[in-house]
Amino acid sequence: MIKIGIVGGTGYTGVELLRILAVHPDAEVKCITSRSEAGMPVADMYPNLRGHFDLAFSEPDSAVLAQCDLVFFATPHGVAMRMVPELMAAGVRVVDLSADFRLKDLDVWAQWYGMPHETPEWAQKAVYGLPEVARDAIRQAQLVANPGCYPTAVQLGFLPLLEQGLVDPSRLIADAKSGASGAGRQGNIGMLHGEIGESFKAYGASGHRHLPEIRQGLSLAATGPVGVTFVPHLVPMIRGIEATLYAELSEPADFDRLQALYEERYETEPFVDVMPFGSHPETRSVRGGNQCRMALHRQEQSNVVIVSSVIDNLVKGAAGQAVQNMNIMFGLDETQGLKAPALLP
Ligand SMILES: NC(=O)C1=CN([C@@H]2O[C@H](COP(=O)(O)OP(=O)(O)OC[C@H]3O[C@@H](n4cnc5c(N)ncnc54)[C@H](OP(=O)(O)O)[C@@H]3O)[C@@H](O)[C@H]2O)C=CC1
Ligand SMILES: CC(=O)N[C@@H](CCC(=O)OP(=O)(O)O)C(=O)O
Repeated sequence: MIKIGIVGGTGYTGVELLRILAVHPDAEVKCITSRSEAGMPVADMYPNLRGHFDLAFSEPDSAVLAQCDLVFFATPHGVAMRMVPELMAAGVRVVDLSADFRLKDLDVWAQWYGMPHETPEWAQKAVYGLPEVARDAIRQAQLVANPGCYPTAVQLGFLPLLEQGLVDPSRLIADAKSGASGAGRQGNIGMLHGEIGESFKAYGASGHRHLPEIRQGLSLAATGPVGVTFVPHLVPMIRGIEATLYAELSEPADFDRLQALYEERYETEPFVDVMPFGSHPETRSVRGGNQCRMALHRQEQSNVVIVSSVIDNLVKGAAGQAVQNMNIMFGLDETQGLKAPALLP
């Protein structure tokens, strides 16, 4: 059994980790932290977990976490970077769900996250944990930076086109929409039902912290600089991200070939589903599941490839991908604990 610690257990990604790990045959949660709820039994706070965990939240304590085999950080930005060095020294493996170790350019990181990076050496050593790109490196990694939710949906949708150099990399567009759980569980007037229900808006249109992360991943795929316009939107639902992606073909291409390219690229990927050409993947088809579903489209007389990509932001966009990374790191079946299909309706 892999001994698991979770730092930040009262947030949405923390409870999603617990939901997935509750039925994972090879993992046992030993420690789950919350400063505000220390002492409270997990099942009192989250009744869906009654009968699954006989565990109470505790204050974060590095000495206790150091006894685990793997620690997940489900904390706001800036927490993991301060606690990770001690865990690394103790030989613990870490999957960080925050953005602390996702970017390699730490000036860019500081600009977007509003503080200097405190452990630059670990930011360089961390492996960016998108399994569809970095499976071999993840296997060996002591520290995995779990990708952001929007970056997961956007990168998976664009990758085959960029890897094959089929599109103009300077004119990519990602028009993405997220449910409200993407903003976490902290009290925030702007996220009240009365504020976001019956309404729909773009935000961060002049720049969002996921833009440099998306750019970093796509430029590796394209082996050169990319230009991306990324606009996130908040939609009045709880879970789910839909990203509609646009890329201009460099030369005319046969769309049957493009469909075949996507199917081949993801043929062996357990969590990427390329749907038939012209399908419209729905967020509810991935709700609670670790899949990314996508479909290609073309409009008449156009040389633009349109890709619609959907994930559950809390699963493939966070906790599910984190457990997928754990499975890879520990040499387990990658789908362990993640086999359940999505909830529909
Ligand atoms: N929500 C989503 O869809 C996604 C979120 N993420 C990222 O995952 C991380 C967690 O997100 P989410 O679950 O939504 O966040 P929440 O705001 O819902 O929860 C944050 C958790 O961290 C704990 N925490 C806060 N500050 C500290 C601290 N200084 N030290 C230790 N623990 C702390 C909180 O508990 P307490 O204050 O009681 O200690 C709480 O349990 C974030 O970095 C987020 O950006 C990534 C992908 C998707
Ligand atoms: C709807 C909403 O507010 N979404 C969040 C992104 C989700 C998230 O937590 O971002 P990470 O994956 O980088 O941690 C936002 O726009 O900041």
